Amino acid sequence: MSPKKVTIIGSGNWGSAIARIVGSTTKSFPDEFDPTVRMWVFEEIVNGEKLSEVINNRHENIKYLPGKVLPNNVVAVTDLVESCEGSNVLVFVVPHQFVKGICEKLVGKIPADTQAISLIKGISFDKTNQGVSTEKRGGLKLISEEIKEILKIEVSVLMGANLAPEVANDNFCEATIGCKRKAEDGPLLKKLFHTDNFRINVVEDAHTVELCGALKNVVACAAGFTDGLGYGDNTKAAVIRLGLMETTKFVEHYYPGSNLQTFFESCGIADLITTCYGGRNRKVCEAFVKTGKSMAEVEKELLNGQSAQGPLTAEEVYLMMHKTGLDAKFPLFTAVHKICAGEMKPAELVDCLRNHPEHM
Ligand SMILES: NC(=O)C1=CN([C@@H]2O[C@H](COP(=O)(O)OP(=O)(O)OC[C@H]3O[C@@H](n4cnc5c(N)ncnc54)[C@H](O)[C@@H]3O)[C@@H](O)[C@H]2O)C=CC1
Ligand SMILES: O=C(CO)COP(=O)(O)O
Repeated sequence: MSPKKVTIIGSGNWGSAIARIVGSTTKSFPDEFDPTVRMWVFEEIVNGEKLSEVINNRHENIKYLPGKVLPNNVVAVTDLVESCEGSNVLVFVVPHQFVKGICEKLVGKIPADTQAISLIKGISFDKTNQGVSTEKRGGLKLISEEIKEILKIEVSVLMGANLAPEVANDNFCEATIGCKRKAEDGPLLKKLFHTDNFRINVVEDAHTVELCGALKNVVACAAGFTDGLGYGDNTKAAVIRLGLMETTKFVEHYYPGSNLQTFFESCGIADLITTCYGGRNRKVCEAFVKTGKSMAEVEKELLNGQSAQGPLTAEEVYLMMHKTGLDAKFPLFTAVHKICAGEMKPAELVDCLRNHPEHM
């Protein structure tokens, strides 16, 4: 079998950090992988230069991962279709609001045997709510399902406690790959990501892995709010625990049959911890409370073009829960949306936690 060609679709903070890993593993396994990794770059001008040219000439993403060298076998390509042409493995890693538009541009261009893996933490809310599967779920669609539906290819997921700057520093961490066809797709995907400092477990319970990744961003917003209100670590621990309980209940309701063990993988409790202490969602939500500025303003001021996915995910989760009449069962998720939307004061969050069904 000829070596597989890999394309990374996305070049933000996480996309660039993962490019360091994928650039290295593809070079290490020449029998399995073509060493040239194409990375689709959403072109922009940074300090008067095209970002793609800076990446190709200086091997650094000066906007989204400054100060870190990208392997020279990672090649920035600005034409999306060209970046995927002939690729056997597609790594999706863009903020989730851009997935649909990206996939639609690729329709008819991706062979059915292409393997895809999504590193995207978010969900898709289908407002039309058509189709048996989304109707049952009040419009909920996983990002992997959205990609699969549009491109007709199998999609695995990779989620974990992986703050991109720390991964880019090569600090030790773990991640979980969720693969419905574990025996078929798992070994190659593990080879693509597993390194001494980025340890991969592959599990079959892919829906749970993906939902853990999406929902922890909502919990991180709650942690940011309590930080902004000046509460300490005990409150944050309660937020993490109640967030985990809501996550397990959410998964059980919308995707029944999950394996409890999956919540103990890196994608579960570990990602909740790291994001609630060190993530961007936590940071912008803390600033939202402390400054009284809008979420869009604090995101712009603090993240330099990066994106906090929690507020958007909270809205999508809320709309869907509301439609299926379940919002009262998920007071933390509901409160995060209402606070982000300006419908509830941040200080009221603790009342929601105090009256949580877990305490009844
Ligand atoms: N940054 C992190 O620490 C981690 C992020 N993730 C997840 O990975 C996904 C991607 O996150 P990041 O790489 O951090 O992205 P990011 O937050 O750095 O977002 C910026 C990226 O969005 C792109 N972009 C802006 N406008 C666009 C448009 N109209 N169309 C397409 N792309 C556009 C920019 O070019 C840039 O590549 C998210 O779902 C995030 O939750 C997962 C693990 C860690
Ligand atoms: O997913 C992440 C860590 O695993 C990153 O979280 P933030 O998007 O909140 O920075």
